[in-house]
Amino acid sequence: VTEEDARGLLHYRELIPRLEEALGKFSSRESAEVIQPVRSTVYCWLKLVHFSRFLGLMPTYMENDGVLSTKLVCFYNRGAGSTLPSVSATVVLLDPESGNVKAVMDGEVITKMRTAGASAISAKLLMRPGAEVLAILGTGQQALSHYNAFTEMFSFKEVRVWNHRREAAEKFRCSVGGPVTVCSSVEEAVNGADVIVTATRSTEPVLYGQWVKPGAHVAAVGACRPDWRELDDVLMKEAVVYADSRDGAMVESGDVILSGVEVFAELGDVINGTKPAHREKITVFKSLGMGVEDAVSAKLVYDQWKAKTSNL
Ligand SMILES: NC(=O)C1=CN([C@@H]2O[C@H](COP(=O)(O)OP(=O)(O)OC[C@H]3O[C@@H](n4cnc5c(N)ncnc54)[C@H](O)[C@@H]3O)[C@@H](O)[C@H]2O)C=CC1
Ligand SMILES: O=C([O-])C1=[NH+]CCC1
Repeated sequence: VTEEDARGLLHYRELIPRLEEALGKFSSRESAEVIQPVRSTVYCWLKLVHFSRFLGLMPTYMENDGVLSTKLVCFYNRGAGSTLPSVSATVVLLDPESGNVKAVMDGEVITKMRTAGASAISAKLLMRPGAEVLAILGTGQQALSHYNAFTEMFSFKEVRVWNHRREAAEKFRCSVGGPVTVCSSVEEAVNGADVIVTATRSTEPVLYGQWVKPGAHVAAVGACRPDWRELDDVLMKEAVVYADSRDGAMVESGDVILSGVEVFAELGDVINGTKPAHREKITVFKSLGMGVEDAVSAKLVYDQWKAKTSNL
């Protein structure tokens, strides 16, 4: 199933409810609902030098949904000159009865859309009512999918973007459909913002607590290794911290591990009503990405692809 197929078959209005259901099932910790270990990761060293490159393996089994899958995802921090994507991914969908491969599908569209979909769910649950200003830090693939999901789901009065290379932010502004304000600094972009998405390849903090307004919601998408940061300690300590997976965050998130904060709840706990949504406080949703999100997205793509191709 190609990238083009997946792009034509995945839509936020169908995907987001499935993701919400899957996150709730994950946090219920019932084994028939979801078996999904923390991603297994190997760094791809080069001549014994440690570069920011890794391969992640993300197996998932959802007995009640009849889904068995794994994603193979490579994150390569290639630098500004490269035309190749930072994330390349393939999802393998298997038949849970026989163990046979049912489909091998592009995982890049799935990764972009399910990540933005999970962040949109976090905003729906954790941002203050009447949120008006969205700020997006980074202008790559995730920034674009977050722009698309957030502008489709919510009605912000202003969308601001910032990139460490201003020309990339200008390019982003020209490529999207709606109005976008390009900002010269992170501080300018997040000043008074109600919702902030951090989607950079940075390994050092880019967002500082002193700039974030009380009650703002931060969807933190980057910094997916234990020694990488996007958020500073002040922000992490002031915020109520939610994660997609508590176990994942304790193993993979530099922002959580190095700041020493506790994950207050998983997003699924809020969905299940077992933990409260502290909309009145600064909230951080630390997203690492989960196999269960890929599994339900892949099933959605596959079922529609099968229906379409069997009609040919
Ligand atoms: N939470 C999740 O489920 C997922 C997280 N990610 C993470 O999201 C982040 C963004 O991924 P993509 O959009 O695919 O990458 P990308 O390469 O398309 O975009 C990265 C953006 O970060 C900017 N950037 C690079 N170095 C920077 C620095 N030192 N400081 C500030 N900005 C910098 C780039 O100019 C670019 O705008 C990555 O950290 C990736 O690991 C990616 C997929 C899923
Ligand atoms: O969940 C995912 O696919 C990824 N998380 C970080 C890089 C890729």
